[in-house]
Amino acid sequence: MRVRGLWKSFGEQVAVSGIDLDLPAGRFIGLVGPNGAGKTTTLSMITGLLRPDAGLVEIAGHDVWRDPVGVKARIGVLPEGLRLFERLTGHELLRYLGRLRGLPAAEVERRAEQLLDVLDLAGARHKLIIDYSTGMRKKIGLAAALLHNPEVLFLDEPFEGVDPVSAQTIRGVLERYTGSGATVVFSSHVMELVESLCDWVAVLASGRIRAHGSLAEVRGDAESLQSAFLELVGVRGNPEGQRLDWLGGGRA
Ligand SMILES: Nc1ncnc2c1ncn2[C@@H]1O[C@H](COP(=O)(O)OP(=O)(O)OP(=O)(O)O)[C@@H](O)[C@H]1O
Repeated sequence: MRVRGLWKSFGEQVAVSGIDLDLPAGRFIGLVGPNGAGKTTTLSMITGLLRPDAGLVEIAGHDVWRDPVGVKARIGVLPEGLRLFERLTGHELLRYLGRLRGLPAAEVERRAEQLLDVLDLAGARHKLIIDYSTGMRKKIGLAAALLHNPEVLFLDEPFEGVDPVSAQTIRGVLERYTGSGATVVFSSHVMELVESLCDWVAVLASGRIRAHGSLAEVRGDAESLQSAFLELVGVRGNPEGQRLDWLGGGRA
């Protein structure tokens, strides 16, 4: 995946300011950065959900904005705050999306059953999505993103609001997927998670790439990715917290 000069402003606010990035295929890639760094904006532009002000994005040689259909056939996306069809059951959603993707009905059925099973959603397959919990919504969103067997999977904060058991399930599915040569790009601000899952990392702060490369390269001499990250984004705890001298002790 090739990104050149990617730029996005919202009025006066520059969210992403000129990102250049080459993401290697077949890797587990983490896009990390503090709140407001521009991760969601970057992923939305890369996946064809948000039009950049300037710049180029190519996935497997296809321009995301010139050939959106070609690109969307090759990628799976789990966006932040994904809106689902609330009045469909999990099973109906997968069946509907599978047919939209042009898969044969029998194949959709086979894949949907397997995905629901592996993601521990088999018991909720006939439940309306409106009644799904946060973690169940993430899992059905992941199933929907994987159904057409994409070459690259983009996940925006896939583990947010997910309990440890579901997180382990999602992790297992993703590891199996990258093990077969596919690429996962996911955003997170949980460094321990990125460190344990990813073999390639890009650090984003204030709309710019601060470091990118293999996990070992980005970590450098730091004892953990967390320390390297704090060093890179120039934050060592917020001393403003010390000003809250009224807080604590239960006094009025
Ligand atoms: N639709 C929008 N309108 C105005 N400003 C926006 C919009 N979307 C994002 N921004 C701004 O762009 C900047 C980058 O936001 P973005 O959501 O991409 O960050 P992020 O790294 O994903 O943050 P978080 O980790 O908190 O989700 C922020 O300053 C945000 O306020």
